[in-house]
Amino acid sequence: MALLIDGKRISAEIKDELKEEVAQLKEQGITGALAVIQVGNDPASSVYVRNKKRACEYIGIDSLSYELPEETSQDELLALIDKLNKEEHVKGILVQLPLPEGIDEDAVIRAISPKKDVDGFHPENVGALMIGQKGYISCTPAGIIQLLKRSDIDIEGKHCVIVGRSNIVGKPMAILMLRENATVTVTHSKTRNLKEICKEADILIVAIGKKEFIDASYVKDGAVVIDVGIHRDENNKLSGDVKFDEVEQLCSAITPVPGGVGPMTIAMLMNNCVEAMRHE
Ligand SMILES: Nc1nc2c(c(=O)[nH]1)N[C@@H](CN(C=O)c1ccc(C(=O)N[C@@H](CCC(=O)O)C(=O)O)cc1)CN2
Ligand SMILES: [Mg+2]
Repeated sequence: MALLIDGKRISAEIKDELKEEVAQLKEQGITGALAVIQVGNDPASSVYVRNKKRACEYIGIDSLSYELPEETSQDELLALIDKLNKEEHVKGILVQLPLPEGIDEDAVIRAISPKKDVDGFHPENVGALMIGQKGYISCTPAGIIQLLKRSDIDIEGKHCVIVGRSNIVGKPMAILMLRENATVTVTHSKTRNLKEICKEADILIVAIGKKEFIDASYVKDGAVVIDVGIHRDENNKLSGDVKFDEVEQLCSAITPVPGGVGPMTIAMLMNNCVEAMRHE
């Protein structure tokens, strides 16, 4: 039987640790707020934003909520970010992605002060990660490292195959796995012989956004499989990029969807917020 990597439990454990840390910071007079900006009302984004605000409340940091209409212009959004960059009590700023069409995501991410970029998306933080310097690390890949470590899964020397090369998951994931001394292969939609390469993975991390794309024929016996995908069907049932029922039969450990990687994204966001509070 494969080990079910329980992201819900591990994220709860991390949030409990952070809650204690925040209480200690408060005793030293250190407080702070996370500003959460959502433009438009994409239903999935609304769920994530709500969960982020709940997590703030749970660990004891203030959250400031900015729910902007779909028609918000880029200039209006940039002006809000500029204002929040200057507010001392605001230690973290996050703009929920994706943004409506017509707003340049890169320009928005660049506008956030790197010191408040708790998502770890600003080029300065991405660059710091690349060369092993301090900075905020993108929450989903950071959460995957925690899932592996807290499940006692060794990374060093393992062949990690990443399927997907996004700026938010695939690319930072590769750097983080390198930092843990894995041997890393990054694959994508143009990769030839994808199946053969995936079959060589000791740790297979799938973030391609294609529902149940990875079936048992892509997975080596005993591999560890991390599923970053989230797909919702017409009955609101969630599934991932991996055919869970098939793959769990032959792998040694696997993350479920829901309850695997997703909750870790929010736990690591909270971790970055606490780091932001400590910086003052
Ligand atoms: N500014 C950001 N935008 C986006 C990020 C991000 O890190 N920062 N990541 C994703 C969405 N995301 C966080 O924002 C996120 C996705 C999924 C989950 C999660 O807990 N999923 C649950 C299922 C919840 C549900 O939909 O019912 C699970 O997998 O168990 C949390 C956060 C894109 N945008
Ligand atoms: Mg995040």
